[in-house]
Amino acid sequence: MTRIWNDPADFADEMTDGFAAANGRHVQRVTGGVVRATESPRGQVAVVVGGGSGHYPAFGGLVGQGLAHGAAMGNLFASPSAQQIQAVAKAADNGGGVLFAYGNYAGDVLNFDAAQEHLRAEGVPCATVAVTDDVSSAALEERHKRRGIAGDLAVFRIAAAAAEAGHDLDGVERLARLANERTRSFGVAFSGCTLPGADEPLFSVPEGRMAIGLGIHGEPGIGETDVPTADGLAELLVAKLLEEVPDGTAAAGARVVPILNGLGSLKYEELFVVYRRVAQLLEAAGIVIVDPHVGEYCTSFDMAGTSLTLFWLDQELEALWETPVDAPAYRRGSVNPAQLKAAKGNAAADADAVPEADEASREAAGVVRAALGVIAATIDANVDELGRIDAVAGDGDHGIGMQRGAKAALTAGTAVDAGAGTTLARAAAAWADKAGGTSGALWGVILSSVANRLGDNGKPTLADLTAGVADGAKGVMDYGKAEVGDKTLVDALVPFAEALQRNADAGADLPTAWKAAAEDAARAAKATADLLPRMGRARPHAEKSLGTPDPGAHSLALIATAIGELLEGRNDHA
Ligand SMILES: Nc1ncnc2c1ncn2[C@@H]1O[C@H](COP(=O)(O)OP(=O)(O)O)[C@@H](O)[C@H]1O
Ligand SMILES: O=C(COP(=O)(O)O)[C@@H](O)CO
Repeated sequence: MTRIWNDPADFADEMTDGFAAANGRHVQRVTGGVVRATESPRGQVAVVVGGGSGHYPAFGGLVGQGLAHGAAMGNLFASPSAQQIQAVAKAADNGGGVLFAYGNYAGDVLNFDAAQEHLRAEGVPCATVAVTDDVSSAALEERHKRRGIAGDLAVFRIAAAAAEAGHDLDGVERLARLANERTRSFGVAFSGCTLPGADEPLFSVPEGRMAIGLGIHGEPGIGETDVPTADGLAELLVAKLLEEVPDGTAAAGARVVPILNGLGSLKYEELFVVYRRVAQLLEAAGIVIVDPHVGEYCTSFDMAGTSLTLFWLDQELEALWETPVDAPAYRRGSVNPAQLKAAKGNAAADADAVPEADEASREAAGVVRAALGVIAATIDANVDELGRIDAVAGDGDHGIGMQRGAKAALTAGTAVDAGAGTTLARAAAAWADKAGGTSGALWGVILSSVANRLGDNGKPTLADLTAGVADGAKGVMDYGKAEVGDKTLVDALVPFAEALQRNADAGADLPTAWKAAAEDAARAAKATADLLPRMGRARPHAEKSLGTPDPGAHSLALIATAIGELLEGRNDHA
């Protein structure tokens, strides 16, 4: 288990600070993560990788000459926010555009896409390749839904080598996509991982048993079997991957990079024993092994597990693979050392000026702040329960993610002296930035939609709130693409928005309309227990989640209920 930390909420930031301090020759700390400490040629495409923390050396350890130009580093097991990604991309940009590469997780997709849109609007050309190497996370016909695990390394390396070779953004994207098409991984685990501050691992495997088809967040596997011998494990991994040789490739005669990845606490010695048999099996299949990798490339804290990746080379990919790399946690060959950049970082932008607001709106800002206080207190009181239900089929971080977001929103809302709209807009931006992950991005959308309707003039009306919540529901669905019935927070948000509208139309006052809508949201959230998840982290473990409500729907209902109590004058959290 993880034993050393200060405040668990600060773990990822403090880890990033320490990592940068220890690797000043390779990386420079910037807002949102790290970038190369060395100069890159003007016009070179910048490869920006990223994801949640807890996977070292992914992602910061893979920044350096020959590999990524920058890494956006989110909280533990939670995607970096769009703000973090934008900040890192701007610091990494060499004027040749930005290629984003990351594992295909819901939160990452939402946040990287949002960052990409903003950057494009600012005139920075961007492209994205989401890595989908894990064969256990979706069927071949749905490859685009698979998640990225240790195969990240193959895609990141090819993208970076293509950038270093002078390819333009289209060329780098094409090659990164090709590398992804030709990379497959499969993993197993013997025990789960424990997040800093947590009492228990995210999942456990009974003594003598092994979970099959693991991700990199301690998500439950897709099956379980008795722990095999090292040779038996090698046979399982190789057999699974040889079932899916990429199109147009015959196993016999193919040139392949095998990556046997340790997930955190499997010993190198154990990995070597397994690799001995992996190599025999690949050779027996007629495969030519090129540059085998055995070690830790993408971990999951202290999870005792391993994955095997096969990267099926072609001539073009092999030439790129052979180029040198010098990153903190990954070195191949010898690079020509580039000049160190002047240490400049990317200081946070000055806060925007606060727009004018009239007295009525300033007074309403007091209610907004009280609501933010109630939200933070409600999440604090339920943080463990939210984590517990998220761990049933997800990664167990919903409580801590919501807690980070709610706390940051309260701090930002309290720090600004403004009208109701600006107060809530600042809180929304802080929530999305500090929480990261899927729910952070979506709560940023909900709160900023309401903020837009509140404005900074006049006392907000029930009609403003109703319209804001409806905009929020539409925004979440446009952004996250989930619909009612997919077992997400949309299942509570849409009934809530509809009921609020209905109650307002029927002439109810705000506290009455809100309270009744919150009751509908709570019923709808509870009913998600009967649904199978079709979006997000829980999707590959759909059956496991039956009987447990969706964590995002549950937290939304808790918040709606608590605000209802505040509006009725019954909630003293504020
Ligand atoms: N595409 C989506 N649209 C709306 N809500 C989603 C979507 N994907 C996931 N969610 C919600 O996000 C919740 C998980 O939030 P969070 O813990 O932040 O996720 P993660 O750790 O996967 O980033 C889920 O319970 C679900 O309600
Ligand atoms: O941990 C990760 C974030 O995934 P979410 O979708 O936010 O849960 C991912 O970046 C892999 O690191």
